[in-house]
Amino acid sequence: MKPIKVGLLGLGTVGTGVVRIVEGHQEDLQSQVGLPIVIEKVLVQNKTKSRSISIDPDKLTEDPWDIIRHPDIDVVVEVMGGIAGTKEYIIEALSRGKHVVTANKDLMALHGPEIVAKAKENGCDILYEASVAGGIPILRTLVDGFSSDRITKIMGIVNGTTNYILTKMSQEGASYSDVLKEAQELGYAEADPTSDVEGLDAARKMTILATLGFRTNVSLANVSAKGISQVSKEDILYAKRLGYELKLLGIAERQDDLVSISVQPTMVKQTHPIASVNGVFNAVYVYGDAVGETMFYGAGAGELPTATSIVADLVAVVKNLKLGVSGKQNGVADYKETKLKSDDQISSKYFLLLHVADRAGVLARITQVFAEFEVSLESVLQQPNPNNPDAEIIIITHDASKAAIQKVIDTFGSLDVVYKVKSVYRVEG
Ligand SMILES: NC(=O)C1=CN([C@@H]2O[C@H](COP(=O)(O)OP(=O)(O)OC[C@H]3O[C@@H](n4cnc5c(N)ncnc54)[C@H](OP(=O)(O)O)[C@@H]3O)[C@@H](O)[C@H]2O)C=CC1
Ligand SMILES: N[C@@H](CC=O)C(=O)O
Repeated sequence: MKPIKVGLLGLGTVGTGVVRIVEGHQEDLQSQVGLPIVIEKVLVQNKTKSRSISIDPDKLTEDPWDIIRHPDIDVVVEVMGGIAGTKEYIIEALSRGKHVVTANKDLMALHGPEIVAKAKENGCDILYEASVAGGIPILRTLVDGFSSDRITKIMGIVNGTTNYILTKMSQEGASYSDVLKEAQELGYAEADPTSDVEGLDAARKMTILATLGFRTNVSLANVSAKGISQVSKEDILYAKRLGYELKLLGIAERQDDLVSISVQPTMVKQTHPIASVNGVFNAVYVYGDAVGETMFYGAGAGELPTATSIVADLVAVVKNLKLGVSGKQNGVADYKETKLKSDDQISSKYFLLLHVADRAGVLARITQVFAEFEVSLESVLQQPNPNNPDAEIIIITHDASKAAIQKVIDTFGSLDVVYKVKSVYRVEG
């Protein structure tokens, strides 16, 4: 029985988990595919670095071409991250008839269609389940589980690092920078954590989810992204007092042919199940015309959860090989271009926190601005500002268009009684 030979690009958080699962679950894996799965060679930056697992030093290499050009390697698993080098290695591996499994959302969000086309051209599989929501098998679910339905909305917490930070800030009053450091030490954050905290990692994942879910070619530029670096403890406290939690949500919506995709810190009603998704956990809601609402929950980052998805992809590659159906799947490279909704067509409830003058008639002038742009209000709360002689007004609107809310904010800029638009958040639930 000839084993399946795997070349592993990267032995960091995820790569280490892949080795542990392939070795630890070898018997179960063999019982599913009927062949041993062997890690033949492993690419690292530094062979002399101390590792948390023991690995045969002869298997380590610092030269990617030892793997890409290796005549016996059947599958390349890319878990090193980055774009320039990895794209070249993956394209070359596919050109040489090797199947590829990757966790690299940066690469798949930017170059997915080109890479998938290359895989098809060469009759190879390219699978990337681990690139979105770590251990949750959401990509396979969208492609296979919902193949009979028309998905209208995908909403989720898809970044573990930021959910870990917001949870600790909300539950323990911890400081943003301390918790970010913890998330890095736990292996959740990206090599450059700016992409986590500024919403780019989540935007890349939403690009992939919307592409597969809506069966249309979404590009990263189609996703508007805002992260959590400007979220203050005060905002989190206000959210709680009003019965909400602040979460970094990715939201992709489709109406007829038009889509909108965004990532932003969002006030979620505490009664909505997504409000209680805490720590490194992710959750993805999928709404279908026929199925209605569904929810998928699990660890969104970390060594073993992410490696579970990688090894599941490896098993799929081997099953396809045995059935002789590698690289036969349609998708991504065949999808049509996306048509985006305009800001007039994107609608939701909003939360606004304003610092205003504390005198007669101010509330009337402010509510008049909302009326001018036909934004109706759900609740208004005015109170003295504890730190200043001015007052705070907290407003929650009914559904309003993104364009109308922007006009309201712009108008406040020229209103002498509004000192500052302190915070604006989308509201869900
Ligand atoms: N961490 C997580 O929870 C998740 C990560 N991902 C994705 O998985 C990928 C890997 O992430 P993660 O394991 O956290 O990353 P790490 O930084 O922990 O590991 C990267 C590994 O790749 C090696 N490497 C990096 N650059 C090079 C290079 N130029 N040449 C040779 N080897 C290189 C490093 O070598 P050395 O060990 O010698 O430094 C290291 O072993 C990324 O694309 C990430 O976005 C996806 C889902 C979850
Ligand atoms: N940095 C990412 C890792 C998984 O994709 C996250 O925190 O979610």
